[in-house]
Amino acid sequence: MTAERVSWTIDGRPILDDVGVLAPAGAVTGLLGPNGSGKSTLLRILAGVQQAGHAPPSGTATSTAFDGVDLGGVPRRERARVLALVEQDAGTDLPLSVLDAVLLGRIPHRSLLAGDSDADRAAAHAALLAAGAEELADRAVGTLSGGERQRVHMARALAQEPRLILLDEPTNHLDIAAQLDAMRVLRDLAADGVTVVAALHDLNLAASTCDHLVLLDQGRVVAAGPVGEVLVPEVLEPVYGVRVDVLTHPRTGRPVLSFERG
Ligand SMILES: Nc1ncnc2c1ncn2[C@@H]1O[C@H](COP(=O)(O)OP(=O)(O)OP(=O)(O)O)[C@@H](O)[C@H]1O
Repeated sequence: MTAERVSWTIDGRPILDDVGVLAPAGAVTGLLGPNGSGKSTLLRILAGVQQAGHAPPSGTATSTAFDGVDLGGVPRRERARVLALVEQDAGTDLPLSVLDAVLLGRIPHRSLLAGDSDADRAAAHAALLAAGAEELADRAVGTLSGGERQRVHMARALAQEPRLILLDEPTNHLDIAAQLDAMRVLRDLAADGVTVVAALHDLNLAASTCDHLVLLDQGRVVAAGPVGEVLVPEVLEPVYGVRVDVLTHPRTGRPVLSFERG
């Protein structure tokens, strides 16, 4: 997936300024950056979800392409067959069971008048299993804890069987075991050729899981590349305003970061 020249202003304030992103297929790309750096906004623009009244400044030529196709020009339903967005804290007031919520992910794949097929239900159950939420299938979504709800949102996106999945802080409500399980799901998707882009705050989770990183600061890309090139003190310290030490994990060889307030 590539995005070029993504700019966005709100009330004249630049939120994203000429951002370019390359997210390789079959890889997990981590989208990093401090609070307010523009990660959620970028994911929503990449997914084609835009809030009314927040127009990009004139004169910019934003383009987002996946598999050589300009996603901006693809009708919504068709786009939903290609990409899934897992938003941060996406609540729902709908009185839905978890299984029905996950079955919503199948809608782009069936004809408009058709109900759920056996194949749809099988895909929904497989997605619930992969997201560690199968025991929640009959619960009402509104009664779930934050972490349970997050697993259900992941399951809904998996049921969509996307080739591009965009996730906003997919682990923020999860306990440590569930965080690792969620990142394993993303790795498995990437191994199947899916393009995965996840906004993450936990730099160590990014270090242990991602192949490729994009670091935003104040709406601009300040670094992008392999994990070992981005997660280095000279890149991170000016952005986060903390002292960073980088160690090497004894088994995986991946970076392990330690932070101190300078
Ligand atoms: N609807 C809005 N109205 C005004 N400002 C907004 C709106 N949506 C986002 N912003 C501002 O845009 C900037 C980027 O927000 P965004 O949510 O994209 O950042 P983020 O990197 O995802 O942050 P966080 O890590 O805190 O979730 C922030 O300064 C935010 O306050």
